[in-house]
Amino acid sequence: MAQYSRISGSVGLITLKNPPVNALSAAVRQGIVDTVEKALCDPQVKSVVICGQDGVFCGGADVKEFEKSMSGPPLIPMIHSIECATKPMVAAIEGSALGGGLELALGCHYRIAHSKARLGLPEVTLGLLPAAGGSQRLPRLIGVPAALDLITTGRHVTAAEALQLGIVDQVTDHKTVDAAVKFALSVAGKPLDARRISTYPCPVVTDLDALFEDVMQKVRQSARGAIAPIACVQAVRAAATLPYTRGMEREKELMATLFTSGQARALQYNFFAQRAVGKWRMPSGARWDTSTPRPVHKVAVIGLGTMGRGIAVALAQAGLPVVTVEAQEKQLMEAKRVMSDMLKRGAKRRGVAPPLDKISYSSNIQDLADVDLVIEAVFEDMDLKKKVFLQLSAVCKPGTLLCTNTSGLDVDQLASQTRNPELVVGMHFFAPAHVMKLLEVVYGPRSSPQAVATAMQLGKKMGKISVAVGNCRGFVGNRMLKLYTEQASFLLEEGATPDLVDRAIEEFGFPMGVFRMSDLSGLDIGWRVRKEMKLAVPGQSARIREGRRYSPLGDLLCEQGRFGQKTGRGWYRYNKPGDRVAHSDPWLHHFLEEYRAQHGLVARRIDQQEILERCLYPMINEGFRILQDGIAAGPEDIDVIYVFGYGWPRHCGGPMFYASMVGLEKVLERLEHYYQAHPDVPYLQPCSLLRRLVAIGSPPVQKWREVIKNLHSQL
Ligand SMILES: CCC/C=C/C(=O)SCCNC(=O)CCNC(=O)[C@H](O)C(C)(C)COP(=O)([O-])OP(=O)([O-])OC[C@H]1O[C@@H](n2cnc3c(N)ncnc32)[C@H](O)[C@@H]1OP(=O)([O-])[O-]
Repeated sequence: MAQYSRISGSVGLITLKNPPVNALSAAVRQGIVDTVEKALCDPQVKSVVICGQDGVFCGGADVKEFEKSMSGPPLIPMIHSIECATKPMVAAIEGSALGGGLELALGCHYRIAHSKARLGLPEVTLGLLPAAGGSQRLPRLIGVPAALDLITTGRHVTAAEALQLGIVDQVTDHKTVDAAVKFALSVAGKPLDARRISTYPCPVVTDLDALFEDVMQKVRQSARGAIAPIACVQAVRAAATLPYTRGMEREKELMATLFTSGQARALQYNFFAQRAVGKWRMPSGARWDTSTPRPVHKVAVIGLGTMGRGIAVALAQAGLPVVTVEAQEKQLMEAKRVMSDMLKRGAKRRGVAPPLDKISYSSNIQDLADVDLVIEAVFEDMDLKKKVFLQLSAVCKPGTLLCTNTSGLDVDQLASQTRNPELVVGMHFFAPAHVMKLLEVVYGPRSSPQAVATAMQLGKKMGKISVAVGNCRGFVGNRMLKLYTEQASFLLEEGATPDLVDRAIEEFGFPMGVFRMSDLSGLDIGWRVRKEMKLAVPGQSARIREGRRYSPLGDLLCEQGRFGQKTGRGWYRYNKPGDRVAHSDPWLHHFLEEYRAQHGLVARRIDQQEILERCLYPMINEGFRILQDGIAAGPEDIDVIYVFGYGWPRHCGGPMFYASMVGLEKVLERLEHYYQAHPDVPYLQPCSLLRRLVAIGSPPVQKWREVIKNLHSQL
């Protein structure tokens, strides 16, 4: 809807009304068409201001409408008629002007923004392009290079940057609508020909071909198979080379391809999935909207290794006072130096003062007596963590929330060391913790809803996408990842090479293949865990352990001191320890040949399809088990974890969405096939939830929660 009124005698005020973000639904578009007509027909009105209610200009097209057949007035002619209006049209931008919202503002003759407003064309992140004239107007307004940057990345700019770029005409710290009305009064009656962006020639670029070639190359590299960024470049090229009307035709043509693509569906699903995970629920019935978080004014981080440092920096950057505790004096001093540098670098990037005074450093655990929440980030060792929790339980004031940063240890075992197990949750950060967006908040059987709500809220404050998950070995992310890495090793035994497997995975869209990633994080980490579990036994190369197939390849490399990048040797060869460029290693290929010969394995040709199916489908199958076990509340949780924590290509939605795109029947059939071929790998056996979904006709991923709920209620 849009509301019309007349203020200050001669200014027509149009207010978009569609909470929470005033998205351009059919009703809003109709409202705009009607109210613009009213304002233009009103002889008292000399100029018009368009604003949004409740401090938000407009969040763009209503993404929920994309799945339905379009009704209501289309955006392009609506914006065109605003631009053609004979009375000055002024956009009063508060909050956000994004996508179609900014395109609407670009159709206006003037734009006034509040200093806290954010503007952008984020369509590319939804698998689309700014197809309501944005790809044609923005380059004409701010030039091709700046428009390419904004349109291909979808990044939001501040009002200050928008002013600098020339997107807005004025920025105000006061009431935006008042400023816009004052402005509208000042421009009433002035000629408008020079204010219609579509009539501007596109600013000339010297060596246009070289610019576009360069941008296209960069976009192809970073897009990793995503088609929307490429279409965005093509649309801007049309703006730079064609008259406006022909450019608009090209924009429409490109949009038609994107709009119906699987990638757009995946990205839009992911947009809503990111919001769905905030509405967490626990199997007990506790939920986000019925659980009140405890206030957190002061936080502590104990253990200043790589993870602890990143967590403390992220907390300080979120404005929270942090007490850090590290028992070893030397490590404490080193951490202080490194963290100060991290804070300074981050502040420089964001153009703010470094929050150095937010962090205090101590080697005495007694200093944690008055904090509201502790994040324990000591070495990943259960006995050590238990000892720390016992101490924390004695030192901290009653009611302090105790969180463990662990990538997979049993949160409930740690809780049992404390007086108040209901105040214990896991907070699984991803390295580097001040950069990575994902946080798994792990609740044990005794964690209270309030503790979960507090950790989720803290994650949000730190700018993380937090997902609440149940307690099991590896939680969601690492539980699934284990099968992926194991299958990759099996493929090496059967004839593949690390290069071959990684190429297939990277072509699928992961930023890094499984072996390159293993070299980066260090092979010794998994080796230590396997040794603790008595799975890896030095000197042993048996391929069946604990009654199932086991690949000792990683262990054998570790026994040779090949820990990955840090030792200059791993699955690949590096020019020197610490180097990042992986080279194919003839030594490793020879080692694999010898290994196969020793075990009587005959190498066979393995194609890309098999690599993807073998690495991804077992993970997906485990995802179904996780849903069935109630460890994750819905497929969205798993998909968000994989996209934001493990580099799953966002344009493929996440593993569970991908499974629905491939077809559950096909996933089931391939798993059955691989299980038959490898009966000594029990997890290849298709999960009963997957079978159930296929049996009821493979409903879309958005319907799985219902099926899972029914399944649980039958148990
Ligand atoms: C021809 C086509 C050309 C144009 C294409 C486009 O414009 S494409 C669009 C280009 N635009 C974009 O890509 C902008 C997308 N939006 C955003 O980036 C952010 O929402 C925000 C910055 C506007 C507000 O952030 P915030 O943290 O304050 O709030 P929040 O993020 O938590 O959202 C609150 C609620 O609003 C919902 N919702 C939000 N936007 C839309 C929408 N467009 N539609 C529908 N719904 C939308 C959201 O799902 C959530 O619903 P829930 O869970 O409560 O039921």
